[in-house]
Amino acid sequence: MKQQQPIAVLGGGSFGTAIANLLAGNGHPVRHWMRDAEQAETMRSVRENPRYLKGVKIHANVEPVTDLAATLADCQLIFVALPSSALRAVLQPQAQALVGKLLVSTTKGVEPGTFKLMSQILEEIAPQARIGVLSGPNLAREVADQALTASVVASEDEALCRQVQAVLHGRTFRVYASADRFGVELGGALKNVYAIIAGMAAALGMGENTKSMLITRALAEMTRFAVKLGANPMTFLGLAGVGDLIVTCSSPKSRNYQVGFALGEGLSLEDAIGRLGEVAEGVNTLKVLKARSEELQVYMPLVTGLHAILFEGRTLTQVIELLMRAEPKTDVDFISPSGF
Ligand SMILES: NC(=O)C1=CN([C@@H]2O[C@H](COP(=O)(O)OP(=O)(O)OC[C@H]3O[C@@H](n4cnc5c(N)ncnc54)[C@H](OP(=O)(O)O)[C@@H]3O)[C@@H](O)[C@H]2O)C=CC1
Ligand SMILES: O=C(CO)COP(=O)(O)O
Repeated sequence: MKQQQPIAVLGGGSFGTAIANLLAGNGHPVRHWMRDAEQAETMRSVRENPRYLKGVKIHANVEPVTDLAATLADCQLIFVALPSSALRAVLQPQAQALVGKLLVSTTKGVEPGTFKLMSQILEEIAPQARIGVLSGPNLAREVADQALTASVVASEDEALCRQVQAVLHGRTFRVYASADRFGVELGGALKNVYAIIAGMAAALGMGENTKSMLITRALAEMTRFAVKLGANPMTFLGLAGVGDLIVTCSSPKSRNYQVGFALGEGLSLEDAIGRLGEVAEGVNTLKVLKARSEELQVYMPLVTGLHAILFEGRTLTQVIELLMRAEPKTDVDFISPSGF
């Protein structure tokens, strides 16, 4: 019998582990690459990722590995679950090995300086690869615990979408397809910023009206920004837009929410990140988003307010006061050309 080709997952964190387990549970051999040999050894012997996903059993089909070149050589389909700060540095030296591969980014971040999304970096590094993204309301812990979940694979390459659906879609994990890679990926990156704000609001004991206002105005703001960049606003009504915004802004399992909660409790940004010990992409995204929204002259009061608290020494009380005094503009942009 012909041996099945393995699928690669890059990144030994919580999401990489969750995706590797899903693929393995669907019957695929998985090479799960991580940089830390000690971690790989622990995962091989204990069948658990105690640092990032304690208590979740690693499927027998998952092989934790540390040789990146061999992993890329052996696999045609490659899921990238690295933090945005590491993706380029890890994959640029491997550019030759990526020719003709199917690369699917699950990373939700933006590159400082270039404002590139991760799949755009992959495209730049490997112009002869086929590129897609996976995004949606997908808290790693819940995916790993087999909570019923839906996600979106997005690519201009329909055959890639079908292939990703075929390997990932399963009993507990639904995979929808979209041709709007840019919109799907942008939604996943932007919502992290608003999850920080939602975490702060929760720590301050704010009510349900406030939480709803925050999520809805966040959606208005991120859609306005996306449209300025040429994205289709309708994509933001899907799983990777409003879906991911809802889960990340309502769940204490979100790391971005946790950072916001810690800030709301009075911790400094440094201490909030230190206490988390995992990636919270929203902090870096906030910096680049604030600069880009100013360049593009897009009105983003929540982004401006959070930036003022985190990086300009404003207090939460001052910013809330300013936000509540600002002129209320239209409820939903894009309904008519006048916006009203
Ligand atoms: N967790 C979630 O619920 C979801 C996360 N995502 C996205 O997935 C991406 C990864 O997040 P997640 O898995 O949660 O992160 P974690 O914080 O759980 O883990 C980060 C992982 O990245 C590794 N890493 C960091 N720097 C490097 C590097 N330079 N080279 C190689 N590996 C490196 C870490 O390795 P080490 O331990 O050796 O430092 C660790 O394995 C993020 O963009 C996130 O937004 C998307 C959907 C859901
Ligand atoms: O993207 C996520 C859920 O869809 C995970 O969010 P956090 O990175 O905030 O944990």
